Amino acid sequence: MATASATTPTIAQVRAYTVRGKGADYHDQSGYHWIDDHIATPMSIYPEYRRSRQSFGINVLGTLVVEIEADDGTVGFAVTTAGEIGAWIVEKHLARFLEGRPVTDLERIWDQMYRSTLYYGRRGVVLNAISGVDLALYDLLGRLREEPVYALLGGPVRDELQFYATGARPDVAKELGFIGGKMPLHHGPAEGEEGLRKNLDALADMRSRVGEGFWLMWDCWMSLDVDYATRLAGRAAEYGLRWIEEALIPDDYWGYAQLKRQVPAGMLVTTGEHEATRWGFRQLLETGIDIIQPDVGWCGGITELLKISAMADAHGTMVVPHGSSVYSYHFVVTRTNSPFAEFLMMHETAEEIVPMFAPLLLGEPVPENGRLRVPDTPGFGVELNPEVERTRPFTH
Ligand SMILES: C[C@H](O)[C@H](O)CC(=O)C(=O)O
Ligand SMILES: [Mg+2]
Repeated sequence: MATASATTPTIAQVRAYTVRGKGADYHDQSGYHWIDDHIATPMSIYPEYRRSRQSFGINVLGTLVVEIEADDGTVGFAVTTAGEIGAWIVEKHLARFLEGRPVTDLERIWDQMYRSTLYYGRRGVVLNAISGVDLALYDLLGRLREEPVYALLGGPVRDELQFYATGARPDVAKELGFIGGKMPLHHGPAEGEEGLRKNLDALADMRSRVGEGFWLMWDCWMSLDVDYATRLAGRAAEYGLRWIEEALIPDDYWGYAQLKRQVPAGMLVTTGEHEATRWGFRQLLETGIDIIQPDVGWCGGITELLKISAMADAHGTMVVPHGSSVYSYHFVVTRTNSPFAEFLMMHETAEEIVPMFAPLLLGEPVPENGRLRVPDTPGFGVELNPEVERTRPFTH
């Protein structure tokens, strides 16, 4: 039974597509790319998987595109990382909770998607799929109301966003106007003292290029243990490391609490891109870390991120979402505890600015001089590029 007024459009159909290469699966790059150049990971304990993350399958999922069509023909869409498995979940399981419902039923739809998948979901690809549906629903609602998503979230608290850049070249990021540069860590504990020295040498070299004051951070992509992370952070303080990100595997909440106690004063401990839902982030917030970094395309979408963010605010913790382009920007601009945003440099050598999800979206905005005024185009303000081939592997 519908809960909204008779004039509220209802959802006519939910469709899920997949796309291969680049797009929302930004690790799915071909040829040389800094993002696949000997980056430390949980798999680095196995020498044969050290050189390339694609070698262990970081790009197996691919992009999921969720389209939601209202009964007046308006279509909203969103993209995330989930590929065919996500498309199956959307078509065969989640669509039933949307079709026939008012487009305004965001909370009920989210709750039903989450509760109905608990027996095989809770995190990971199921939450990616739920996020994709939630974001597509926000896009649809914005298009129907002819408002940008940030207006649906209560409106902006600042005129423009400020960005730090993630990539191999913080020195170039500085020239491009970013407030900081986050570099991948290349060597994990299995590469011993020599690897530790190489990590520190890379940081020292980058500090000498960018000078004092410019933020430098390390993205450790779940590759370390508490002992190594503590030693690395202790020695990195000399080079002014601003934060150490995702040092440990996401399930090691106790390790994060210990690391937070052990890093040098003033160095921030951050993580959260592979965490999901208010319950996951509640555990993370209790560790006392400084910044949580949910990915809105993976943590449960905007509906869940609003809850996570309110909880973080009450803990005095900043929320600086992981990547996710427009899906993050419309959120960050509305929150006082999200003071800046991440821009992932998807250019192969991180020397030029290209849209994060290129070539999948048309109208995807990018920072200029490290700043961006979020466009006021309805929904998330982007369109699917018709030249990118997509497939609908399942129907319902
Ligand atoms: C660079 C990191 O290893 C990863 O590819 C992206 C990431 O974790 C981040 O942007 O944060
Ligand atoms: Mg990261």
